[in-house]
Amino acid sequence: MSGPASAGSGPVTAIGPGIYRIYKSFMFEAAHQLGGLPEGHKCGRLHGHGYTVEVTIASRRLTGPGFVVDFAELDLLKRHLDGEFDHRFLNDVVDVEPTSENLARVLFDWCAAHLALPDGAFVEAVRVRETAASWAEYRQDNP
Ligand SMILES: Nc1nc2c(c(=O)[nH]1)N=C([C@H](O)[C@H](O)COP(=O)(O)OP(=O)(O)OP(=O)(O)O)CN2
Ligand SMILES: [Zn+2]
Repeated sequence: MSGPASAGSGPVTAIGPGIYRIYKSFMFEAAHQLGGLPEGHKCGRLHGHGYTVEVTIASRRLTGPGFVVDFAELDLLKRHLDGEFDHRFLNDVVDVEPTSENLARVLFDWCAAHLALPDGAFVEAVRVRETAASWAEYRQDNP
């Protein structure tokens, strides 16, 4: 199980041989500047993106009315993104180079530490999109 607290109230309403997944996406706007690139690379210049963050929560069981977890539980991530990432210079927000890959890992770890999930549910992946055509994902199998 991931997270500091369990939202595991209510009866288990389904357990199958397969796995259930839910997805929720969030958006924020931010600037960044990437180091470690060849001289003249466009991403070494200050620029911005309209980021999309997609979270995947997985579980072998459903609880309550038939939820992996209530989508509303994931709004904690929206508040975190609004408060800490939106309209910020990402180089000042994270301790790593703010590539999509690194942002996916940072946000995965945040979700695993902060989202309250029912027993058996876990953060499986976080995907960060800089554009509709380019994205990165950090994924971890059932811990
Ligand atoms: N593996 C990664 N490659 C790149 C990343 C990254 O996070 N991971 N990031 C960048 C830059 O942030 C850049 O702004 C985005 O790159 P790119 O998609 O190539 O740029 P455009 O949106 O302008 O797309 P075009 O196809 O060139 O129009 C670079 N690489
Ligand atoms: Zn960029």
